[in-house]
Amino acid sequence: MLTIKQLSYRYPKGKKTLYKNLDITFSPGEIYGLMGQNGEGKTTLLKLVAGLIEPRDGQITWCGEPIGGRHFLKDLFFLPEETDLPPLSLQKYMKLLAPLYPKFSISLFEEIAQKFNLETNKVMHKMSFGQKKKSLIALGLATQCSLMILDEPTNGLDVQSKAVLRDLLMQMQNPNRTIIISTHQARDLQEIISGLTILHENRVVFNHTLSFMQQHLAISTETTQESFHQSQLGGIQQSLIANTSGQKSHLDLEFIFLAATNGSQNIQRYLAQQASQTPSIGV
Ligand SMILES: Nc1ncnc2c1ncn2[C@@H]1O[C@H](COP(=O)(O)OP(=O)(O)OP(=O)(O)O)[C@@H](O)[C@H]1O
Repeated sequence: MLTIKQLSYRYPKGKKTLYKNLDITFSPGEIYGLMGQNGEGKTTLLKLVAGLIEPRDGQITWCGEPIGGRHFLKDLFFLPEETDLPPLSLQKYMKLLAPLYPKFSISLFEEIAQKFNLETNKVMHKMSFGQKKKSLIALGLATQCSLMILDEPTNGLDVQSKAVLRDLLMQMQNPNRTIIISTHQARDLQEIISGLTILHENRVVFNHTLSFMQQHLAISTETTQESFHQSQLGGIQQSLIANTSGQKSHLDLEFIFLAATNGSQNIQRYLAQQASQTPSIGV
């Protein structure tokens, strides 16, 4: 369990505090999609969780212990949005990294590299952007860490590679592992995300499991006054409404993101109310 309590952060020369008393919990077994508009602080939050920068106030704990110790670092994989890679072949780099991670699987690394069509003897700093990203994903997933943090992993990947990544992440999901993925392309990850966390105006405005959302929200093509959000989706006017059918609905995460950040508090109030009535299924 990853727990963030009363977190506040301001960059040393930054003008504003990014979060004010932010409280959030990420549970094991889930794949969380972290969404927020540009500059909302997703990358900063992920860096804080990875221990790369220190909070101004608040605590971040992993399995009840403050983050940062050796034990934590051996069980954390962080995929940054952009990175400089060394002038080493992927194979050589893997051999340097593997001993740092007790659960590293060389066979899993080779399997992933093959699925991504990576040439493991290629020097990493000469790779294309997408090849670099896939190399880091292959290394990261092969660590088999319990906490995996991926900042915009689909950015720069071709269509086939996105499908491979979805498949791999689904395979990596297990009851002991927490995966947090920041993304602007929720539709790339729609099928695998099991929890949605939305940052907006320095706060977490949304943190619910997919199953909870499917139970309590639905998309309707009928015009209604009772909707949380309305907009054109695929050329058709659609409304996000309360799900009263008793059946789990099919949802579009980007549509929910728009509803949660459109300035209206309605959807947040409604879901908070539903969660308080059925605490076992809300995050
Ligand atoms: N090193 C830094 N020094 C000062 N301010 C910074 C620094 N890095 C980021 N910021 C500021 O912090 C805020 C949050 O940035 P961050 O990169 O975390 O946002 P983001 O949600 O990941 O954005 P995007 O979706 O555009 O990637 C922005 O206003 C940004 O300008």
